[in-house]
Amino acid sequence: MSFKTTATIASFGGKLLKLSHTSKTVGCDMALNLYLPPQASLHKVPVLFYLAGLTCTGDNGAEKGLFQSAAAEKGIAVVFPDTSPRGLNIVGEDDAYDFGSGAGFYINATKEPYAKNYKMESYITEELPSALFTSFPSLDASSISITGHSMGGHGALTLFLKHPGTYKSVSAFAPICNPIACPWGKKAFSGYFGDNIEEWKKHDATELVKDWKAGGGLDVLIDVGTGDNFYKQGQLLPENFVQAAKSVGLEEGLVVRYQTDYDHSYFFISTFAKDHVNHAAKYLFA
Ligand SMILES: N[C@@H](CCC(=O)N[C@@H](CSC=O)C(=O)NCC(=O)O)C(=O)O
Repeated sequence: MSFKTTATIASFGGKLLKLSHTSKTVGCDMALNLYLPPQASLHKVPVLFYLAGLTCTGDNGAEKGLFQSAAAEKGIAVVFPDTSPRGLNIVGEDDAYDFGSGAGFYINATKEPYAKNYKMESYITEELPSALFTSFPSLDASSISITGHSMGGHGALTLFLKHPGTYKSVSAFAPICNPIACPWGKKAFSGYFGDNIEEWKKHDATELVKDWKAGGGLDVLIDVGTGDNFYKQGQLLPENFVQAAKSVGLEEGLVVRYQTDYDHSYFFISTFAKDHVNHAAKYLFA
């Protein structure tokens, strides 16, 4: 068993496991949460990955997102990974909330000193699922969806678009939709990739959607709060994503809901968590 279980917590008839394991990809121990719904003790269950935002660990979504109720109802496991490697003693790693620790941006960095360890894209798409499917046989490796919040919404959209066929569906809460055009994204991408804007575009949902070639439409659910200060400050730019999708005729299945007064917090996420689990369920059980 490659995972250490540090806590097992009964939740909505299932179990929330607090896990840790040693990751070769990012070169450190990584903690995460795994929710196993009650159905997991009877048969294989599909899996929803929830990617959290800046400053978060795998605990935020598990403890404040309220995904477990809907996941138990539908019979879906939920994985809540960490948002970056930690404790590597890289210079500058812990200097800011929006870069380094807690801000891995779900990409593989190419610029030193981050290139060796900041490989969250490979960790999330390869090493972590592979380790989970080996250690937890009740998880159905053929049925995976992805969602996320803010930086994690950027992660969900970009990993879905970059890895066609890996995820059955995608949704996002207040995602950073166009990182190459917002302050958070510009800071992170220059630190992880350097100054080449062509490299940045490969990790930007608004750029990637223009090249979506996986066939068929694109059915994406996005929620954004109208009272979200980061939305108002231009960090999220969902309109740019919609415009890009429209430019290639992909607007039909794209649902962007502007939720009156909601902010960027887990009060917003927990209010709409059930809708995102149901969106995933439509595809996971198709
Ligand atoms: N400390 C920062 C704000 C950090 C913040 O709001 N993080 C969000 C995600 S933002 C985008 O990725 C978050 O989810 N925080 C954790 C929580 O439990 O709310 C600042 O001072 O602006």
